[in-house]
Amino acid sequence: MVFSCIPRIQVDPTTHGFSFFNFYRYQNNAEKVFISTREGSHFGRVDNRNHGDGRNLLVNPEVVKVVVVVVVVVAAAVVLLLLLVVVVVVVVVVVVVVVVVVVVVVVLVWINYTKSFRRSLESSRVPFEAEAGDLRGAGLSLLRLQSVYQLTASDMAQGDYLGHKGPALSPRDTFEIGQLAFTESRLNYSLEWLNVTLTLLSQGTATSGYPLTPAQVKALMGRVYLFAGSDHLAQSLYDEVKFTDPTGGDSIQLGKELDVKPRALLPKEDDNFHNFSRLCSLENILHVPNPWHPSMVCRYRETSVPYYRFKEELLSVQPFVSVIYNLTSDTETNSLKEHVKDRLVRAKVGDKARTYVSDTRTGDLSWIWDSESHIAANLSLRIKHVTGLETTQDERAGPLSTEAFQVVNYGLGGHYEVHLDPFQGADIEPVMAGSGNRIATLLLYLSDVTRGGSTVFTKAGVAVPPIKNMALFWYNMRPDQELDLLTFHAGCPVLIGQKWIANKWIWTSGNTFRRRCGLSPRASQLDIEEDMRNGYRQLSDAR
Ligand SMILES: O=C(O)CCC(=O)C(=O)O
Ligand SMILES: [Fe+2]
Repeated sequence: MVFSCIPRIQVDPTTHGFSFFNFYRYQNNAEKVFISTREGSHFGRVDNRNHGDGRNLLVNPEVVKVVVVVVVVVAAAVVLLLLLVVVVVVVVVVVVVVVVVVVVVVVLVWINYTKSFRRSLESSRVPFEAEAGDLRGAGLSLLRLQSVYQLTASDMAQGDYLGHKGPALSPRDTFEIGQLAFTESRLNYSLEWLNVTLTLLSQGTATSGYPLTPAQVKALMGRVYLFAGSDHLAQSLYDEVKFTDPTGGDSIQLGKELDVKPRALLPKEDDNFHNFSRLCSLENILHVPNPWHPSMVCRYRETSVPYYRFKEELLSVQPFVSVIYNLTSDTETNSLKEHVKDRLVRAKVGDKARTYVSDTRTGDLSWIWDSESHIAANLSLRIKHVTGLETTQDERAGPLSTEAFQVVNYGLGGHYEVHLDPFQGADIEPVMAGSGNRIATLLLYLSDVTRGGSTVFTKAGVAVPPIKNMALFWYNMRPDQELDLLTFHAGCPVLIGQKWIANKWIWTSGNTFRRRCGLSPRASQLDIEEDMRNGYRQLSDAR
């Protein structure tokens, strides 16, 4: 029997059984490893004869191979399993992230959609100058539109505004407008609206849950006739309603007033209003004859920057009023509107001591200082170049030369009654203290207006329908620095659409030497410009 060397592994008696780990442990520990072989023996068989010092195992290499293979397979399976787990975890994480991202995107898109939907609703709705519930304001707007643009109550009730479609009115609406016109002493309008109400009732038009009878309408008509001095008409209406509805509506009041005979009310409108209404109804810019410089009606307005010039159209010489085309771009005007759209507040009138909401000015406004918008700052600079007037707003450099841009939005019926821009008395705001007064106005149109909304100069006879990006420029002070009373102007009510403007008021401060006073006390702005040109010529001739 020949023994050849085959590995024999002594297994530690304390170890129970054979394991892959023991195998390697003992192989690496020289003292504890027997190397022996047995001819003919099969690898892996236990040699019982060598059990003297413990349980010696004869390890068959095949077994080792199998064990190694098994171990490798198991290890590989474990690794694969781990990999699988990792892959599953990664997939789950990716799916969760994708789902979250999709949900967030959907939510953001939805929020944006609802916001832009709301915005588009807001821009498409025809906003009354009055807030919801302020029926008086809405009614006054309609009466203003009716009188300025000579509309009939019956057309308006059908929603017909000079051919443009508006909302149709119910008998309740027309009755309330009739009532309002009565309280505003607009007796003719009141009768017109009450007659329309009777017609609508006779046609069976719904009163939208508001019980309104012809007798109630007639009782109010009786009162209107009485105040208009038509006692006999008032009496005959009373005779009619005291049988049909003796206690309804204004019946009792009419009965009392017929006994007292109140003094007739005088119509409210004056000549000034007719001029205003006529100018507001003009569709085109009214050119005022310019006897001094006919060739200068249309000219290029040179700026203080060479080759930088704008098309200017002169509308009046005394007072000096002109329009400058394309002073701004759509991007700039849209940005000004966007800047203020969430902070507009109802415009007020008044003085330093008290400002209040008034029917003389109906619109929403906000201010933009140059420091808060580079577009505003650029525009101020452009206005300086174009007008030749200082427009700085640096408080450290002394009193300000301009106010912030005053951005105004007018809705349906929104208007500004006839007024002058400069402050009178001691009304000047502290922020402009020491700046003098508003010597010039540059009014920038930030939108077109479908119908109405012109700026009119009632004394100068100038009407300017809004054109987006056009600027209207005028001097409020004569060259001798006196307030120019020919600059009385107004914003006509908006009939269809919306109107956006930005006012830029230029003050005396910084402009004392920029706005020259001319050679004669009554010099016009054009005279001054000519004097300056001649002066420069003489100066350059002399050189
Ligand atoms: O809206 C207009 O056209 C005129 C506005 C105006 O005169 C003003 O805001 O002072
Ligand atoms: Fe004004």
